Amino acid sequence: MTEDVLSMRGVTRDYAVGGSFRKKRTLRALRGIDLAVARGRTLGLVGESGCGKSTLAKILLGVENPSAGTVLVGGKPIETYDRLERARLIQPVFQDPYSSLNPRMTVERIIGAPLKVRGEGNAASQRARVQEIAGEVGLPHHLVEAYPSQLSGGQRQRVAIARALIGKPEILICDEPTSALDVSVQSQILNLLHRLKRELNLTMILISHNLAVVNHLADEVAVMYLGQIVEHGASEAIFERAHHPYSNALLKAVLPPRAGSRLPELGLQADFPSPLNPPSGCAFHPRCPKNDGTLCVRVDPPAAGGSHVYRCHHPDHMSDADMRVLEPSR
Ligand SMILES: Nc1ncnc2c1ncn2[C@@H]1O[C@H](COP(=O)(O)OP(=O)(O)OP(=O)(O)O)[C@@H](O)[C@H]1O
Repeated sequence: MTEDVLSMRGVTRDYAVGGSFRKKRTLRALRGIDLAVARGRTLGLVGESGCGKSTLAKILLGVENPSAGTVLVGGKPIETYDRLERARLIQPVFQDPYSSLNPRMTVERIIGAPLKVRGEGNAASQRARVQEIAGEVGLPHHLVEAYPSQLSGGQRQRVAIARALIGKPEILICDEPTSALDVSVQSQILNLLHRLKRELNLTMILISHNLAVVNHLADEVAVMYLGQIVEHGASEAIFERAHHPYSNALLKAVLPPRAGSRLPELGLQADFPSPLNPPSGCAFHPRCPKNDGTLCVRVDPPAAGGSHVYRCHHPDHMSDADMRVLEPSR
């Protein structure tokens, strides 16, 4: 049986927004997220800006707490770990290696900081471990003496990855890890993550607007829309036969070469709705080409399917066998 390193059940996150106390409104950024990631797997998390990807990452990193629901890491509720242990278990790699590294510290100090904070080993063993991990991420030896300003974007991202990995985390959260880099360097960093994931049996959450990046790295894909996971399945299943019309709109959109972290125009009928005023029924219905005007408007589709989960009353690309399973429940 595969072990779930991460499991989320009914995770909801509300923010109180607006002016004075009496005028405050609730913005539901995450709406009942159910998700499990097995050891060694990479989960790609995709969706438009504002769908809740960063909020989910912040909950895992302990920057935010869920308003409801449970998060288990290694089978234990996340809040039972103390701050240091939690930081060791779950490490981030951010989009912009220019702002995520302290410009006044050498590469050696940056990479070794997590060991120092936890008091692991002595100065000599920490230095040796820094050299070892720097080698693993492909940083030339002499660069450990350098400062971030003396490095290229790709080298800085390697430093950020080395810092994240030095404490042997259980989960690596990569938030747009290549979108701030030159196109020529992006594939080097992707290949590095691919190799590390294989060699270290890393469990990764990869947040990206770029489906080519997700396709390159992820074993499975979760598609988010307005705080909900509307489809989750193996990468092949999503890329070849996505069931949710929103996933298919994402897949059809062609990403311009220098899109950075922006998602391209999806060619849908309406704009992304406000989470302060979410649509009734299926949250995607105002933009959906399959909106039937009745069921879709009234009923939020429950999660259906087995290993390939989707929330849609009129799923795309269903095989005859899928439809036979579906019919009795309709
Ligand atoms: N601290 C906060 N207070 C109020 N609303 C917030 C807060 N943080 C996030 N939100 C809202 O929650 C929703 C989800 O935001 P989130 O940043 O998670 O989306 P995202 O998918 O990561 O977007 P992006 O790709 O642009 O980073 C948005 O509507 C956002 O405005």
